[in-house]
Amino acid sequence: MKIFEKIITSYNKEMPFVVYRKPNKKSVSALFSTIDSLTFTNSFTESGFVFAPFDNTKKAILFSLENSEYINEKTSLDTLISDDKKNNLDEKSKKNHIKLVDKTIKEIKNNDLKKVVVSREELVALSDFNLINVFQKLLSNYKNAFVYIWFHPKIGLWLGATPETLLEVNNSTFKTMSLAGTQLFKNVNNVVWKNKELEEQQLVTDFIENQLRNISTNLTIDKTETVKAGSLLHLKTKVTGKLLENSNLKTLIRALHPTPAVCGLPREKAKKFIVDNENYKRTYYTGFLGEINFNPKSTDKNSSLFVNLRCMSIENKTASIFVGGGITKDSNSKKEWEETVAKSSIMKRVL
Ligand SMILES: C=C(O[C@H]1C=CC=C(C(=O)O)[C@@H]1O)C(=O)O
Repeated sequence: MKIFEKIITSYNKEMPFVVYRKPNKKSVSALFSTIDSLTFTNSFTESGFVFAPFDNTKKAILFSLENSEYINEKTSLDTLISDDKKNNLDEKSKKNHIKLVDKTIKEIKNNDLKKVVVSREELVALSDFNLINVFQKLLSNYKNAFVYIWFHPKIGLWLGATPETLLEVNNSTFKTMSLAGTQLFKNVNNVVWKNKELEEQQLVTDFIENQLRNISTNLTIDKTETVKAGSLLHLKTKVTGKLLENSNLKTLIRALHPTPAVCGLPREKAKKFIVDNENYKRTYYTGFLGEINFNPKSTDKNSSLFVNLRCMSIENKTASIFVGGGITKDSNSKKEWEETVAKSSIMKRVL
């Protein structure tokens, strides 16, 4: 494929690029930047691809369509991966994460916090890393995810396969989702969910509804369903609506990001707790990424943004995998640790 050759050339030349496949789509798209400076957007009015951090006070990086070569190609590959999960049981990480979750539960019980998503970074040493091979494995094994490689020489190399849509905007209509609650997939889709997970996900749905009420009309909340994401199952509720005339993409992004699926409730308090207590800096994990204001086939201004989950950054032959989970008063710290182990295996399997 031409795209794969161009990825290697751009990466070797240290030129920025992004290559991605939308959920359940057969074609791969890419933007190869013709400039190597860092450019940002705060207005979300340009056309291009954004890569935004968790911290919603910081600007999003923009690869503008104007300064990029856009390519779209059909894929036909099936690179299946073996199921031997190389789980290096790291006792120190386990102790630290359990301690963090216990502290979070205590804080929720003693203060007015309802939910906080806490996370950790897992380092994996890479002996023979092949970017294209890893990307092909992500593409063929996570077909209903948004799969990507994003690179900028001044920021680094990121890869992921996220199950969570932040926003799909088609002119003035939009779609979003409330995604939370996790259990292992054991060959059954029709599973029973415990109250803890149902509540944890309902908090996200209620937040989304509240945030969108004043900036949209025709707000519709679908029935909650169980969805599969790799070896995991989540609870998902689709939300659709129409933007009011004085609202735009930026209004929508500001209203939603970060949702309680990756931050917590109340939002500002949860964010402060995360920044003060997690043992590393999230940077782009739980941020968002995707196309803004373009449609290669028409003059429509479409945007599709995804939450940066099930992702990793690669630097100096080490992968940093980022994983977290929603904590409420009913959480159990050992189970939360196990949930992060299951989530990190989604990236480990392709390395
Ligand atoms: C924060 C993550 O997942 C979120 C999305 C789905 C389910 C989640 C959960 O069950 O806690 C999280 O809210 C992650 O994968 O790192």
